Amino acid sequence: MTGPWAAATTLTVVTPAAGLFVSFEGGDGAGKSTQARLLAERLRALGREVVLTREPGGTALGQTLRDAVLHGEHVDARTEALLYATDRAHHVASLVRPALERGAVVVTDRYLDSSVAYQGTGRDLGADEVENLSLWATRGLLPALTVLLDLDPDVGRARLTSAPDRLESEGDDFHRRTRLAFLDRATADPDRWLVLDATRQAEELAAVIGERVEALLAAGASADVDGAPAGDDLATAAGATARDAVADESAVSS
Ligand SMILES: Nc1ncnc2c1ncn2[C@@H]1O[C@H](COP(=O)(O)OP(=O)(O)O)[C@@H](O)[C@H]1O
Ligand SMILES: Cc1cn([C@H]2C[C@H](O)[C@@H](COP(=O)(O)OP(=O)(O)O)O2)c(=O)[nH]c1=O
Repeated sequence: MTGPWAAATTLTVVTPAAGLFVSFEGGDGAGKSTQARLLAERLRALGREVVLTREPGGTALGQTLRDAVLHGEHVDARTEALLYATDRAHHVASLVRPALERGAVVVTDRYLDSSVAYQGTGRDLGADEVENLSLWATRGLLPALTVLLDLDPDVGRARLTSAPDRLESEGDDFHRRTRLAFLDRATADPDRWLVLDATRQAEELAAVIGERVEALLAAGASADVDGAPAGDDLATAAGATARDAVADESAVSS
């Protein structure tokens, strides 16, 4: 990459040694908040400190930014990307990183990959540029595990009960492209991602996720500063298959 963000690619991606950072990603209504909550409950029952949080809006300043970006006046795509990045920078500096440093498990409902999918691909700002913006904002903090709850956007929309926000109001094409962007990122980095079919029962999904996280904790994955935890062949295959299936669906429906 060239240009002003080129320097960001030299950042070292570091998970602080003590804790474990887990993010949930996927479209609206995919079940992220449900699974994040169930995971937190499971780990707390095991005696772990868990910080359950979300983006945008995991801090007081973040709540103000959330209201602005989701319900405020119209903003252009770059302003939108910067608002999410600002929320993320403050979230990581003030809440996520301190919690990881004291050994907590941090479970976040959305993180950097949402920006790459929604602003980078959905808004056409460029995946690399948007990723590097967030890596700069967070000093290179990536989750040890990102759970992608993959769902047809129409099914997700039908699950929602509240009025759509500014992003949810975008059209079918926008949401189809963000879904594919998540799947592409998961396929490109299978060690970090666990791709799950979000039409499965919530309890069933929670069991798979819980087992994976407990395995990471048992293996001390969070202390692996230089490399990602061991891969999951089944999940990798599921991710690739899901992406192919979605591509086929798009081909059929377009
Ligand atoms: N696996 C699932 N199957 C069917 N419905 C689900 C499932 N998980 C969550 N839901 C329901 O779908 C709605 C959206 O779930 P939520 O966890 O808020 O999604 P998100 O945080 O991804 O927007 C809620 O009404 C929730 O009860
Ligand atoms: C974190 C993040 C969220 N978003 C969008 C996705 C969602 O439509 C919206 C609000 O996220 P969220 O509260 O997760 O909505 P929901 O629970 O309905 O899934 O913000 C971005 O566009 N970029 C980002 O970086």
